[in-house]
Amino acid sequence: MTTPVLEARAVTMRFGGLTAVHSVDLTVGSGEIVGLIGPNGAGKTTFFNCLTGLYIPTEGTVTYQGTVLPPKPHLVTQAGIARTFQNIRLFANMTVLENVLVGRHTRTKEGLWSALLRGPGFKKAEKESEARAMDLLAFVGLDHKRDHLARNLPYGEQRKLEIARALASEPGLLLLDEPTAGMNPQETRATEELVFAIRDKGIAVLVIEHDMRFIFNLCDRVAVLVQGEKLVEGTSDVVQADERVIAAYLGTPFEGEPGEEEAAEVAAAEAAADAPADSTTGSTEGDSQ
Ligand SMILES: Nc1ncnc2c1ncn2[C@@H]1O[C@H](COP(=O)(O)OP(=O)(O)OP(=O)(O)O)[C@@H](O)[C@H]1O
Repeated sequence: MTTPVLEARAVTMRFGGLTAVHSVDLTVGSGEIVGLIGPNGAGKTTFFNCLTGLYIPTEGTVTYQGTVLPPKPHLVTQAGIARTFQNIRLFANMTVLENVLVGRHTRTKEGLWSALLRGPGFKKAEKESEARAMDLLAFVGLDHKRDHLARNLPYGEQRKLEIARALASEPGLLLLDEPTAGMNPQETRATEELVFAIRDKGIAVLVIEHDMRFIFNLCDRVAVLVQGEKLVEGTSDVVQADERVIAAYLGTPFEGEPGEEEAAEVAAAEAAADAPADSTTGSTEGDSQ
């Protein structure tokens, strides 16, 4: 692995009696794309929330570039971690460009309120920020929509805008929570290319996704969470072939019956295909009467 950017050590998150994440270790190296997969309710988003300061882990530490992160979202962003959310969180009534400009507030002196209220300090820094925001919009392919309201963008473009806004904070690590949810295959493919391009900019990526093809095409390494615990971690090939992963997703297969049933169905289909043509015709005629 390359130099670690993010190191989560023995991260545990309990909600009352429920342990949503149990003693999870995960490292993301510079230049890496790491996938986090697992069935519904496995604890993936809770783990992301622990990494980004939304939750204070019950136990464990999260280190970014060698420094333990304070559990406060804005300090985590300032340190260099940006994220997108499973449910898109854009400023719906602001323009595409304004959404990205707000994302830059951690990197400008003027701060969030000045950006929102458009105070004098904001206006001064606006030109420079705008140029940077337009670069990002061009990068995700939305520069032609700069003045559209975020809420009027098609779903796939809203996801792209969220990524552009996250990149505006100039992160060293980007966390993506289900970036292709609700996308068609072409949009998913484009997102794959976008994530590769982000990595090529020198930004490490940690991504949660249910689309296995997307994950296994994209990731250098994949970690599998099941019931809050890390079950397996490895390259795509290793994880795809792991029987515990297959069982976690598909359930343990029943012995005997289903196999026999399938074999009987195949035999019946083969028998029908082999049957003489006139008997098939006869049955069709019979059916139509
Ligand atoms: N704020 C909370 N309070 C109580 N329980 C929570 C809270 N957040 C998550 N949980 C519980 O923790 C467990 C893990 O949920 P989480 O959303 O992290 O799973 P997930 O792997 O991201 O699932 P999905 O793939 O469906 O998004 C679930 O049982 C969930 O109900």
